[in-house]
Amino acid sequence: MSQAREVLRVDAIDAGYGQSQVLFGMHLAIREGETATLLGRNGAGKTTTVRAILGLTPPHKGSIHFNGRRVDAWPTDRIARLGVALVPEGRQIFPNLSVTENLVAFAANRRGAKGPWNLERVHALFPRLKERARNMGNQLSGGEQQMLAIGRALMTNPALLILDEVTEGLSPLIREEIWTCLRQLRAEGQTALVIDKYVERLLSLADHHTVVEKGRVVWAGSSAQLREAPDIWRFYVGV
Ligand SMILES: Nc1ncnc2c1ncn2[C@@H]1O[C@H](COP(=O)(O)OP(=O)(O)OP(=O)(O)O)[C@@H](O)[C@H]1O
Repeated sequence: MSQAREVLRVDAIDAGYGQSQVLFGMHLAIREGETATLLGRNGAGKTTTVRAILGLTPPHKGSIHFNGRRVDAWPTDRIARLGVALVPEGRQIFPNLSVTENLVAFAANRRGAKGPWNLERVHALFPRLKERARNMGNQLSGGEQQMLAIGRALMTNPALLILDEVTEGLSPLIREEIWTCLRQLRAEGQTALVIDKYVERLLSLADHHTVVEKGRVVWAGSSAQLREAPDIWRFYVGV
């Protein structure tokens, strides 16, 4: 894995909202095919980091490179076109489009990925979406909406898939389906950044973890290292 090229490098960024600074020298790097996590308590700055990566809250210091290109001064649409797909908190699917319409609305393969995502592959990953193909977005359960949001992001064939608290508010059973999906995506070589509070689950799902507290990295390491440092995750993640 250490030979793989770097997809994302966030280097010493400061960012915030108006006068309020949230990130202080935030940094992380993700290599191709890796699943990385951002961990930390509520308000630690995880979503702000994601917003900075996407150019929604541009950093005022530091740099962000995506596949070797410096992108931190780029507008969001240009960054997205490089292949960054976000599944945000709160799903945000189209309620008045059918499941299939939601999936095909953003289908794209700008990077010319081999074996690109299509309806068939998304249906194989989430069989429920096949059963629900003709249902409207607003007729889906919370878990199905979340699967649809992930499926829709995959249909853009992203170089980096970012999942921000996608299991929030889901039942344990549905959460398990999401973890299974993440495991499968990792096995297929999808590069991903996952933000979630179920650290114990993420230990077996992710390669690398970055723990954030008050906008700063307080710990970073592999799953094996994090497993050996339960105090870190108990303290910083509050579980
Ligand atoms: N749009 C905004 N305007 C002003 N302050 C904000 C905004 N969004 C977030 N903040 C503040 O920035 C800090 C970091 O928030 P952020 O959402 O990045 O944290 P987080 O780690 O993702 O936590 P959570 O799980 O609660 O979303 C918090 O103090 C929050 O109140």
